Amino acid sequence: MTDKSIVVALDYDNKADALTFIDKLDPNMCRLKIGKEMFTLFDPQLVKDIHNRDFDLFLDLKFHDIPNTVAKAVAAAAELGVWMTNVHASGGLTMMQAAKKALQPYGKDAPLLIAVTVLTSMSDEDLALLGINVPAFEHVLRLAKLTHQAGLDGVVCSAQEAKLLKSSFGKDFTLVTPGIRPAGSDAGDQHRVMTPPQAIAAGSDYLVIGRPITQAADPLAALTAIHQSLQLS
Ligand SMILES: O=C(O)c1cc(=O)[nH]c(=O)n1[C@@H]1O[C@H](COP(=O)(O)O)[C@@H](O)[C@H]1O
Repeated sequence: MTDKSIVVALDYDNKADALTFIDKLDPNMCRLKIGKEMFTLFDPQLVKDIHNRDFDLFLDLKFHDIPNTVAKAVAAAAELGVWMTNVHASGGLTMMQAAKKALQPYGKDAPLLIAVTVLTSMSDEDLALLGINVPAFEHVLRLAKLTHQAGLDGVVCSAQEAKLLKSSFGKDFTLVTPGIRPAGSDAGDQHRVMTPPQAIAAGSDYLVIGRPITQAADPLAALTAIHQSLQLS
């Protein structure tokens, strides 16, 4: 685990508020993530604003489309110089292979490419409504196997599946886990949750944490408390 195993999910609808918060952070304390809301509102200029502040950025746009479209979208993310980007594993093997191939020209400067398995907001019951009649961890394992076969760097999963995936695919298969909730905090729409120390103990490489930090009365204090719970500071 490094100091930068925490990835703060910046789901702000106001750019000035987001930048005010970022300016209180040290790039050695955490990495940052922007997703569909902020990218749609503030376009690639926001990526530049964050890079100018020296943070590693996870561009979380969860691409899911035909292989040609996803390949071009992933290459566009590489052009922005982001640290990590993602696709949905349920887009299938061919789509993931096309995405991986699109990053070859970028060599060691390519972003880490990971695939979302089963969203952490989903329960076994939600999967059953989609006709997937297995426990979430089984479907996660199935999608992670496909991701591994496609040669991607790892997956987004819940920390509840981290131990199983590390033992199945080895330590170099990167596990990015949202659905992180410090003890006593509100789960909100997340279903498959774990606390930060539990997630690290289970084998998560990166903990994606949004509202428990950004919606706290003092976001910097909330981040510092999480660091302390992991004995990082
Ligand atoms: O790919 C993601 O980052 C992601 C995948 C997933 O399965 N679950 C999930 O919550 N996320 C993202 O992780 C962040 C979690 O935020 P909080 O629930 O506020 O901590 C959000 O920005 C989600 O879009």
